[in-house]
Amino acid sequence: MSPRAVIVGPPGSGKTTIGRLLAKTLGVGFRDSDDDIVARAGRSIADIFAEDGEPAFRALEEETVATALAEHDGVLSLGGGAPLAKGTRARLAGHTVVFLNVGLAAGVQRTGLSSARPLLAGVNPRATFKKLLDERLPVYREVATVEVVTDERTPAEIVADLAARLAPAEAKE
Ligand SMILES: Nc1ncnc2c1ncn2[C@@H]1O[C@H](COP(=O)(O)OP(=O)(O)OP(=O)(O)O)[C@@H](O)[C@H]1O
Ligand SMILES: O=C(O)C1=C[C@@H](O)[C@@H](O)[C@H](O)C1
Ligand SMILES: [Mg+2]
Repeated sequence: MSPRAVIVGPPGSGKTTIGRLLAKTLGVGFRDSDDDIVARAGRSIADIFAEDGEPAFRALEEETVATALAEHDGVLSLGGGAPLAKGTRARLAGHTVVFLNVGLAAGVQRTGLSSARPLLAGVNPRATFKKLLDERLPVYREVATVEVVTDERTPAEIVADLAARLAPAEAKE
C-alpha cells in the first residue's frame, strides 16, 4: 500500500487545505501527519514543543510519518519540517511527492502570528520564515517528484493542475 500522493512544503503552503481538496477530487481518503501526532500524543503540537522540546517532537514525527506511509493509500500531508529527518527522506524515495512552494510574502501572510505554529511564534516571523525557506527549499526539492507554485493561485486552481499532473500516463493519451 502506498499513498496516492504525499504533500510537503513550508508552513502556510497549503498542505492541509490542498491535500484535503485533492483527496476529495481524487475520491480517496485524506490524512495529515500533524493530526496523527496530536491524536497519538493527546496534546497539541505547541504543547509538545513547549513541554518536550523540538528533538522529541521530531522523533515522534518521524515514527508517525513512517506509520502513515505504510498504512495510507490516499493523500498524505506531512508536517512542514517532516522531510528534515534523514530517515523520512529515505522512506519518501519511490513515492509521488508534491512540493507546494510558497514565497516569503504569501507564506508570512498565510501563517500570520498564530501561536499554533511554534517555530514562527517569535518576535520576527518574517525573518524566521525567510531563514526556514532558505534552509528547507533544497530539502523539499530533494524529496519532491512534482513542484507546484501556490502564490496568487486559489486552492481550486492548484488542485485542478495537480490532479491533471498526477493522472496516470494512460489516462492522458
Ligand atoms: N492557495 C492559497 N491561497 C490563499 N490562501 C491559502 C492557499 N492555500 C492555503 N491558504 C490559507 O493559508 C492558511 C494556511 O494553510 P494550511 O493550513 O493548509 O497550510 P499548511 O501548509 O497545512 O500549514 P502547516 O504547515 O502549519 O500545517 C489557511 O488559512 C488557508 O486557508
Ligand atoms: O515547519 C515545521 O517545522 C512545522 C510545521 C507544522 O506542520 C508542525 O508539524 C510543526 O508546527 C512544525
Ligand atoms: Mg497543515
